[in-house]
This record gives sequence, C-alpha cells and structure tokens, in this order.
Amino acid sequence: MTGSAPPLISLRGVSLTLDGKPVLQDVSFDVAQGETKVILGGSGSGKTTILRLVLGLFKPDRGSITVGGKDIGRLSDRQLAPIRRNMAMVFQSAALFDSLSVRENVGYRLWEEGRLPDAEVEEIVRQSLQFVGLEEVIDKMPGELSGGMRKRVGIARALASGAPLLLYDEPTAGLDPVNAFAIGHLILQLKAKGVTQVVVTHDLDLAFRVADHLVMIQRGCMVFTGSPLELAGKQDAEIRGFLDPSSLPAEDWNTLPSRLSQ
Ligand SMILES: Nc1ncnc2c1ncn2[C@@H]1O[C@H](COP(=O)(O)OP(=O)(O)OP(=O)(O)O)[C@@H](O)[C@H]1O
Repeated sequence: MTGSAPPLISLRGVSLTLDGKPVLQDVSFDVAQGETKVILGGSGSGKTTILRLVLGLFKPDRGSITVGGKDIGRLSDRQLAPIRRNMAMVFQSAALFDSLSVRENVGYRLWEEGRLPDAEVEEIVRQSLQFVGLEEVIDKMPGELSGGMRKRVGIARALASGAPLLLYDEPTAGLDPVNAFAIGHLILQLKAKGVTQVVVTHDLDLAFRVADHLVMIQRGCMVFTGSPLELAGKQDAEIRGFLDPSSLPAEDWNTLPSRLSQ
C-alpha cells in the first residue's frame, strides 16, 4: 500500500506571543510538495510571523512546526542551516543589496556557497533573469530599476538559489496592476514546474489566481483553510468583511480594519 507523500511543511497548534502580545493562536496547516499555499489576511494579522516561524527565526511557544519531516522548533541555528538552504525568501521590499549589481545580487548565494564554478553561476544567473524577463538588466544597479523590476529580480535571486521551497512576503505590495499581474504569472509558471510555494498576501486577485489552497488569518487566528472556491462561497461575516467590505452595513466600515487586525 502506498500512502500520499508527507507534507513539506506542517504546523500543528502553533501559538506565539511577542512582547506580551498573542500574535498567533493555535494555527495548524500543511503545505504539500508542489503546492502553492496562500496565507491571506489583513495588515498585522500575523502572516509574516508565520513565514518567520517556518524559517526558524521564531520558535513557537506552543505547538510544532516540521519542515521536511524535521521539528524545527527543536533545532539550533547550526542544525537549521541545511533546512534553510532548501528555502528562498522573496521579501516584501525585494531586499536587494544596493551596492551590488543585479548579477551579483542574483548569484549572491551561489557565489557565497562556492560550490559551483563561476561560469556555471553566471549561466544560472542569466537563466533566472531570463525567466523573469529581465536578462537585459544584468549589469544594472538596483537603484536603476523600477519597483516591479526589483521584485522580479528578487524572484530571480530566489530561483537562482535552486531552493525547492519559495516563500513570498507580499510579492505584489506597492505594484501597479500590470506589474502585479506579471508577478502572479511568474508564480503560476513556477507552480507548473512543481516548485512548492508559500505566498503571504492581502492581495485578493493574486490569492485567488495562484492558490491551490488558502489559509486565512485574522487577529492571529486561522479563520479558514480550503480551496479558493470554498473561500469564495463563505458567508461568515468576518470573512466576507475581508473579501468584500462593501457588502457589510456602512456603520461597520470604519471599525472593520481593527476588527480584522491586531
Ligand atoms: N518582533 C516582534 N515583536 C513584537 N511584536 C511583533 C514582532 N513582529 C510582529 N509583531 C506583531 O505581530 C503582529 C503580526 O505581525 P505580522 O508582521 O506577522 O503581520 P502581517 O499580517 O504580516 O502584517 P503586514 O501585512 O502589515 O506585514 C503585529 O501586531 C505586529 O506588531
């Protein structure tokens, strides 16, 4: 008898308090190999904190987090290093090194690791930039790029690392609709290649477009987990309040942000 593959990431009953404030409470979900999981929620709901937990930057107060079958809450930084090498983060701000060229930014991790000859790293850098449609900016500095280009270079850098698990923090934040659409397209192309992806966002268009499954977080609690279709059909007032605020009575509109965030 063959069982289905174990999840790549598994959170079970995860709670975390920071500075005396409960930031996450009893969060549980799995990310399967090859899945694109979207963590959806408003500002301050706790989404980025989940990514930090998965990276092992925070340890949960309660519950467990396993990545690749290893309980990362029990590992030291040294033990975490090989697990972190299997993950690449696309930061909200793109987080490029301003004093390095696009080439140096994209190849940074590979050059640091020193495992591959320079010519091979150069080839990977070019292919990664080609994938995001930016091969022509390889010699430019980050300061010469638009916000949308910087985000795409951030994705190229994650790809070049060769990590099989990509984590995105608000990949479309601050982008115009065309650039946001292009980022969604890249995520879909990576999904088609079988890359496992966790996308933290409050962008509903992106969430519904790329997600296999979604987890919705409000005030640190998981209020939904399921498919985009299931989420669209939810009638719960708090969930509808996030998906379609105008559907709520007008007297609720001013208080809605504080009801959904913490
Ligand atoms: N290091 C920290 N120390 C104390 N509180 C923190 C820390 N990091 C996050 N928080 C708090 O935890 C809550 C959730 O933050 P988090 O960044 O996870 O939210 P988010 O959903 O990603 O929001 P945004 O989309 O605005 O980034 C916020 O109230 C935030 O102030």
